[in-house]
This record gives sequence, structure tokens and C-alpha cells, in this order.
Amino acid sequence: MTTTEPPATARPAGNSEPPGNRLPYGARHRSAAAQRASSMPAHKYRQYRPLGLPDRQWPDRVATRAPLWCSVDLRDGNQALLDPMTMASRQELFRLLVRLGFKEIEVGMPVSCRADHDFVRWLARSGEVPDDVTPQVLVPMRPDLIAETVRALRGLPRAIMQVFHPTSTVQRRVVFRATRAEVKRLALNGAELSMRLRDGLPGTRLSLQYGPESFTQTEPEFALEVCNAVLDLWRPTADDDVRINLPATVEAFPAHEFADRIEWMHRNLVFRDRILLGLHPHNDRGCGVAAAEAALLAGADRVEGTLFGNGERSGNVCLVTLAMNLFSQGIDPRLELGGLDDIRRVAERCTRIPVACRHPWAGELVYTSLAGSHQDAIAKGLRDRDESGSPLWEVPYLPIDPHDIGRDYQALVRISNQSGKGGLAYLMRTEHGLELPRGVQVELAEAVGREMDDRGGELDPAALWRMFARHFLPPVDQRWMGLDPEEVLTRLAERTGVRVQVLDVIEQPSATPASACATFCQVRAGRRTKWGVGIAGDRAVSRLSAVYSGLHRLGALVG
Ligand SMILES: CC(=O)SCCNC(=O)CCNC(=O)[C@H](O)C(C)(C)COP(=O)(O)OP(=O)(O)OC[C@H]1O[C@@H](n2cnc3c(N)ncnc32)[C@H](O)[C@@H]1OP(=O)(O)O
Ligand SMILES: CC(C)C(=O)C(=O)O
Repeated sequence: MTTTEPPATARPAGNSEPPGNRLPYGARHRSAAAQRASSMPAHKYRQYRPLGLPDRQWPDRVATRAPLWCSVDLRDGNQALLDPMTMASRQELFRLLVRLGFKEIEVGMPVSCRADHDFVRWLARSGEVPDDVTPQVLVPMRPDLIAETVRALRGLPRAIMQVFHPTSTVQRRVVFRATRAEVKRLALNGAELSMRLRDGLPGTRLSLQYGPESFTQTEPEFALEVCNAVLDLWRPTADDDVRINLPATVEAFPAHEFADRIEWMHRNLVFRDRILLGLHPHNDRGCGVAAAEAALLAGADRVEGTLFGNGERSGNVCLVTLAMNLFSQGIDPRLELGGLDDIRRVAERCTRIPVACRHPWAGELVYTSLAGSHQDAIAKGLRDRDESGSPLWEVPYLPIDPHDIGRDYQALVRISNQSGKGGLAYLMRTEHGLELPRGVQVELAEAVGREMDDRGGELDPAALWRMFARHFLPPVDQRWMGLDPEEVLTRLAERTGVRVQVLDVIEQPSATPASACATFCQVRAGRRTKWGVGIAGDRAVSRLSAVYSGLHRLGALVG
């Protein structure tokens, strides 16, 4: 498609007519139809108008490389904090971002407050900006503020200055009270001044970036008209570093619509082969990551976002999630996320906002399973991996190897009343060195399940051991010591009149604790069977204890 007109089906955003292609979700399903209408005032809101890009290409593409990342933690992230960052926390976060490998970092809006200004000046003077890192600053399209911003940059060898103004229908009407032509003039005046000041800033290579703020609530053809007008003015050469940044200032529609609009812009922007096309997604609908991923497939080169999605309202797009999503597909994320828990702690300290325990990839609980069948599958997957030595990670329920982000396997399985034998066996093996035979696993799971149903909560590995010991390791009657197990069984049978047998014996020579020998015996008394366990430094004692344990569990020890 070569036209700059939006496709025939596109209508300006904000039109109140319902779109023609609504999908009646569940309309033919009886139970869906039975849901009654709510009293929510949905009439106050309008549905977006789909752009309608019939020959869209992005759905058939797959990601092959990481985009150019730009962290806006120190600007958009900071601007959203109730308690903005101190100079020390800005410095700490900047150093972290550099360590992680960000090459472009928005460091503030120098005209917004003294702290932002001072931080940019600190960067210019401190020598802390590595040669391959470019700081970015943001400035509204106001001549006085642009001039002041350029002054704040002096001394920095490189910088990106992002000039922006809102273009949405509602902001044109209520904020600027201006026509489209007047808003376009505002853009051109600011763009012209930025270019002039850029060329007069000695010692600084200044890259220009234009952002039509509220792009998602702007008619696509107007957003394109303004962007192309700015580009026509800047006339980027192959050597210039010029960028267009398309923000989902407010996430206003589903991810596929954002991608359609980005693909349409990508096809119709002038000088497209000489500029970087960036995204700045927010997360109002909770789809910031999905929207960014789709829009990258649609032609964008660069993404602005924050660590763990801190930012205005529901946040900016989370760059950790985007990068980890690529990593989990076998693509180098070009960010060093190997110490994700440390990264999270620094971000939490600087922003004073906790990262949710379910946050993708980074949350405290995201590699932990409490459900029995999941625990069983994870344990089997890890064992298969040990045995096969395959370099590929294929463990059920764990999309990546937790080691890759610095977690150990200890917290993978946690015991609750939802756990089954697989999870218990995993913890008994990894935490206590006991390889429980399947029969013992089953009996332990029954016992643990009953107790956990009564007491609720979680059973940590030490408590699990205590419960195991209570059920399977009764103190052996001293009168038994030195006896032969077979002899004990014969005597017991004579005394009780019940036939007592050992059906199965499994020995584990060097179990922990204390490198003891563990013996598991399945014992039958009459028709009933139970497993018993003996752990002792001496093999014979261990075996005798196991028989004793089995009989004890059967209630067969009388007298
Ligand atoms: C989506 C984003 O995150 S954009 C970044 C938002 N960040 C911030 O707002 C934090 C920093 N902002 C500030 O510190 C201040 O708003 C300043 C210093 C930029 C301006 O302060 P003030 O001059 O007192 O203006 P104030 O913010 O109250 O009002 C905005 C004015 O600028 C205009 N304006 C707002 N945004 C822009 C813009 N991007 N370009 C040009 N003009 C703009 C408004 O129309 C309004 O004009 P008016 O005074 O004629 O009504
Ligand atoms: C100014 C732009 C990039 C922005 O922060 C936004 O639109 O959210």
C-alpha cells in the first residue's frame, strides 16, 4: 500500500457509530446468553474505530531479534511516583540501567523541575555516561522550554531530544482549543527551533525525536500528516539520527489495532528508510506487552518502556517482560537479565513500589508450583533433563530455566493441601536426600494431605521432614535391637495369629542425614500392607527399623 489515506474502512477515532464488524461473543451459546445485563454505565464510553488494514502483514511475521530498547524509568517512571526519586536513587538506577545494557536512557525532563535538571547536569559533568550510551530528554513543543532544554544538555557528547505535543481529538479541543492546522503549526514551529538549536550546540551530537503524544487517540491520517510534515522539515539524511516515536499515551484499543496502525504508519511515513520508528506503549488495558510485541512485528524498530512497568496510571510497557519473552523464544534479548532478583530489588528500592509476586518472569512466585500435578510434572521434567543431558530446556510448567535469571531450584515446589506425591518426593529428594519409592510416596501423600487439609497453609521442607518422621520413623523398641527381622516376624505371627510378611525391600545406601543407610520395606499383616522406613548408620539396624516402622504403621505391634 502506498497511499497516505487511511484504508477505506478507517474512520476517525471517537465516532459514535458502532463498528460494523462486532463479534457477538457467545451469542449462540445458551449459558452466555443467560447472563443478565449489568448496571454498569457502559453508555458513557465509545468503542474505537478499527483502522481496517485488509492486507496487514504483521500477523504472519515472527520476531527474530531484539528491538532497540530505551528505558524511560528516570523520566516517565519517575514522573509517576508519589515520592519522586532522590539524586542518589536516580544515580543508582542509571548505573543499573547501564549495567543491564541499555544504550538509550531517557534521563528526565530538564524543564520540569530542578531535580530533573540537576540530574542531567550531573550526567554531563560526572563522566558516568559510557561511550556507547546516549541519554535522552523530553521537552514539550514550547520554544522557551526547548531552548532551556538544549542549554541543559551542554557538555554531553551525545543526547536525544524528544519533542512532543498531544495530537488527539480531545486534547486539540479541550487543551489547545486549536484546529488541526494550528496544532500542525505548533509541531512545525517546535521542530524548526529544535533543528536550529541542534545545529548550534557545540560538542554535542544531538539526535531529534518527534512524538505525537496521544497517537492512539488521534485520527491516523492526522498523526501521519503531522509526522510527515516534521520529517519534511528535518529532511533526515542517512547520517542524521532522526526518530519518530508513536506513543500509546493511553492504551485505547486492543493490541491488534495498535499493530495495524503502526504498520500503516510504517508504510506511509516519508524518509522511512532513514529514520528510527519507535513505540512508547502504556498499559491502561493491561495489554501493553501484547501491543508492543505486535507493533514491533508491524515495523517498529525501538521501544520505550520501564523496568517492571512502572509508570503513569497502570504503567509503561514492561521492558523486562518484553525482553524475557524474546529470551524464552531463543532470541538474545540484548539485556543482561541474569540477576533478575537483584534488578528487581534495586528497582523496588528506587521507586519504592513493590513488584508483584506474580509479575511475569520476575515475581517471587512465578517459578513456584503449589499444585500437585504441576509439581509432579516439574519433578519428572527436571529428572529427565538430568538423565538426558539435553541442552534444550523442556520442563513442563517452567517456560525457562530459573537458573538463567539467577534463581535456584529450591523454591520450585512448595507444599500445600493441593500437593501430591510427586511434589513431596521432589522435596524429600532435593532437600533431604531421600529417594522415596513410589509406595512410600503414595502413603506419605495421604498422610500429608490429611494433615494439610486440617491445618491449611504451607509446609516448609523442615516441617515436611518432621511430618515424615512422625509417620515413618517411630522410635524403635530397644528390645528389638539385635534381632533378625525375619525372626521378629515369625514371633509376631505366633503371638497374634496373623500372617506377617515383608513383601518388598528397597535399600538406599547413602541417604542423608549423616550418610546413613535408608531401607524401605513393604510389610503385610493379614490383608493389609504398609510401607515402613528405617534410617541408620548400620545396614542391619536400618532394615530392622524399616520392618518395625511398617508394623507400627499397620498397628501390628501388640505387646
Ligand atoms: C504523556 C507524558 O508523559 S508527557 C510528559 C508529562 N510530564 C509532565 O508534565 C511533567 C513535567 N511538566 C511540567 O513540569 C510542567 O507542566 C511544564 C514545566 C512542562 C509546564 O508548566 P506550565 O508552564 O506551568 O504549564 P502547565 O503544565 O500548567 O500547562 C500546560 C500548558 O502547556 C501547553 N502544553 C502542554 N503540553 C504541551 C506540549 N507538549 N507542547 C506544547 N504545549 C504544551 C498546554 O496547552 C498549556 O498551555 P496554556 O498555559 O496555554 O493553557
Ligand atoms: C511524551 C510521550 C513519549 C509520553 O510519555 C507518552 O505519550 O506517554
